[in-house]
Amino acid sequence: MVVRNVDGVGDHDLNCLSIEELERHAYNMMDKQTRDYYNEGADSGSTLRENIEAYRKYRIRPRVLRDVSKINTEVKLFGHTNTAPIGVAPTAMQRLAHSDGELGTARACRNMGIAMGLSSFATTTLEDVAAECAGEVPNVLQLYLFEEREHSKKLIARAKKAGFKAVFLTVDTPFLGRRNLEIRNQFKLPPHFKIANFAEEEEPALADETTPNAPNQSRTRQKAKSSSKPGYHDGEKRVYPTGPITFHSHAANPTLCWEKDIEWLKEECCPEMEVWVKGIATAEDALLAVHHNVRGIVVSNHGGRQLNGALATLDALPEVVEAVQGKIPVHVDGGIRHGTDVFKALALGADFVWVGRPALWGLAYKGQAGVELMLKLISDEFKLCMGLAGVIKVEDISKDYLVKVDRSGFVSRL
Ligand SMILES: Cc1cc2nc3c(=O)[nH]c(=O)nc-3n(C[C@H](O)[C@H](O)[C@H](O)COP(=O)(O)O)c2cc1C
Ligand SMILES: CC(C)CC(=O)C(=O)O
Repeated sequence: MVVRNVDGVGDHDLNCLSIEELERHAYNMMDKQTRDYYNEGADSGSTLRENIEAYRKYRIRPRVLRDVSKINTEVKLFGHTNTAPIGVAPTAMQRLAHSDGELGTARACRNMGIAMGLSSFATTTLEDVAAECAGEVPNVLQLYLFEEREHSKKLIARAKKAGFKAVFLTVDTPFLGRRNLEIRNQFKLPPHFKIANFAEEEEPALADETTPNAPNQSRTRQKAKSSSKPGYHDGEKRVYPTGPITFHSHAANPTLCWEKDIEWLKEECCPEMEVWVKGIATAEDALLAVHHNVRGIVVSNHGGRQLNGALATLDALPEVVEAVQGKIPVHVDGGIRHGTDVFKALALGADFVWVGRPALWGLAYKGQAGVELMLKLISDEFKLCMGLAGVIKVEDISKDYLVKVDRSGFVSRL
């Protein structure tokens, strides 16, 4: 049921008034394999949980008696006006959640004026997604840079042609993290879906596995072949498969490094698309990113799906911001579930945030309409938070509006 709100914030879906409720609805809409794949983190999942809990360590210091009748949540991103400093993070295989898949997410982003990141491992082609947004919102292509550069080269050329504004090179995934539910479920993309951006590259299947994370299974199924093929790294041994494009067969690339790959990528993308790195978590790497002239950083631990035990992204953010000194934009993702989380991340120095799983839950709940609902919930909460904290412009959000509360309840200014 949708009712018109009286507080001026907008319409409400009375069944779903928060991202928490959205998560609960989505839980019941997804089959077990999809739910486990989307929701789990690596190993014990402690980094996934800490990404969320990190936001609870901060409290907001509201200022009052300021005229907050006109609040502007807009920010510029890649030359576009984004209605809030929030984007939808790239997440793979969205058609598992709902038949609307990535097109539903794209339409929702377009309708809401919100940037969208498209995964290399999408179940919809980048051309179809770009056409849906028709240049109205900036689209970012997330890139797994294949060891076999021809695959990546083609993809980058297509992204340029389709009008993507930037590529986010994911740098936290030289190997895939250990996701135990995925392994136990023997996760497979059902045969009626395709990893669409690479569908034409596929060779006749020797193996039908499309699992992103089933190392034991892959080992037994994949056959060694010519060394000119991309492969996955299995300890000391490289395995070169044929068959459908999978993360294991074509994307895991433990050879990636700053000198060789970032320079190459900048040349390939230049000048049409900006090259950013996604998955930075330390000041040292942030400085290297600046040194190599990448255009921006996303502080990310892949939603706790890669290195479990890594620092929560909100806790890693301050050292990255400090190192970068405003030379390039710093974005953050991981664990953002409330408008107040967006406010806190910005107060700690982020320029922009990306949300991952909530978009998947929105898709599972109601397809495109569910993603719109998610974006509306979080954007409305953010706007309300700004107003109640006494801020009317995004650029005025600063650490003056936060305090940190430690485990014993001790409150400190930042
Ligand atoms: C199901 C799923 C698939 C993902 N696929 C990708 C991907 O293909 N490429 C990538 O760089 N990050 C991927 N991510 C990570 C997200 O881009 C983002 O970093 C993360 O979801 C943010 O955390 P959150 O889910 O807590 O918001 C994926 C995350 C999830 C949950
Ligand atoms: C195809 C996968 C490797 C996508 C991904 O990054 C993830 O599942 O976290």
